[in-house]
Amino acid sequence: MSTGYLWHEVFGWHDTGSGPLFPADPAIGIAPMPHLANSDTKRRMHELVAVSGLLDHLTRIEGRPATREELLRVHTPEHVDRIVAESASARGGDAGDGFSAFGRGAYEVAALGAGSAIAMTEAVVSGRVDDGYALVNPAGHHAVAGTGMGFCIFNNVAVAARHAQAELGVERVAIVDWDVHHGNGAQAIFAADPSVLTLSVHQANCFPPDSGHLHQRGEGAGHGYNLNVPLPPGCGDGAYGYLAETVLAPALAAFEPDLVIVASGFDAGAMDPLARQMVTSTGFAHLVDTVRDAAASSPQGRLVMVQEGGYSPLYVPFCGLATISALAGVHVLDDPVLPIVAAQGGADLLPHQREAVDAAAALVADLR
Ligand SMILES: O=C(CCC1CCCC1)NO
Ligand SMILES: [Zn+2]
Repeated sequence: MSTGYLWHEVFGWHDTGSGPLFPADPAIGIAPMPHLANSDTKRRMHELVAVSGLLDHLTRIEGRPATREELLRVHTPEHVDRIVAESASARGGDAGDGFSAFGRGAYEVAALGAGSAIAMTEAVVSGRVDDGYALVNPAGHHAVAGTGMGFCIFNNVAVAARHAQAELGVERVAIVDWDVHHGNGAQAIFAADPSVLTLSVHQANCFPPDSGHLHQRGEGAGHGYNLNVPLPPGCGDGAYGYLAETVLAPALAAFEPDLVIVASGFDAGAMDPLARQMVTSTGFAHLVDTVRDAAASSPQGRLVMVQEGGYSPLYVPFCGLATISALAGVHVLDDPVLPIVAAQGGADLLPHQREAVDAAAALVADLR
């Protein structure tokens, strides 16, 4: 078993500015503070992968910038051109929603993120490694064809999926998004396409607003190939373990993908400031075990994981370490925060959480 790993130092340099979340404003009592989505958290995750020794068990995969043509398989020329132009200015710009500031040079960083998702996908599909984790920045899962949003500039996972289909002989791709915010980007990009299953597990109505509903099933030929699992706040390892067993595993078994790409966010974590779930490092590792087993049971199943959100500088590194350890089948370090977050409760599956998961599980039967 060999697990690929991709990180580039420039991902730790992505400038999210002070951003509107939450800019200093003495008049309302906000003192200057780093942006909640600053790049340090992902750099800390990489450093823990290195310092813990896990890196010695992984196969390092080189990233590369996505070409314009590769980006245009998913995004409009207008979007790409706007990012290029704003990224070239000293002031930087915004991904598209006025909420996702970036500094000069962000185009190069974001193109490297999308190209790195491609590079990891190529390494897995070619058999150079059995599976792999691309720790990229910025995230991508909110970006749609014509704009970025929610701190996302290009949809890294969608660009990799389209590349796999166009260049690597992959036909059926499953995108499993367990970032705590709805994977609206893949849902929109692949809405009418039955060759790509898009499955998002997220806190209901967290972000984007009014997005990720159970009834959003895909359009036309793609109907039935989008599956949303909106969850109430307060879900922990019990709820996520239940949905892994009753939604993720059967949906992947029914779809039989040639490639599974996980949009891997850690903001469902128990210490994340941008949502209200309580997943621990153990819970994330269980999700990995589920999708890895599901991918292995598909005839050509392969598994690629691409970083999305996650904002706790303390806990994201340990959730990330547990995730990559589960992928590689190598344990190097216990999570020292686990006793604290586990003691705070939230692990048990509660009736209202079971109901929310069962509502989504009922829709798996339509998959074929
Ligand atoms: O982690 C994210 C970004 C969510 C934030 C974007 C604006 C407020 C919440 N998306 O997956
Ligand atoms: Zn998120």
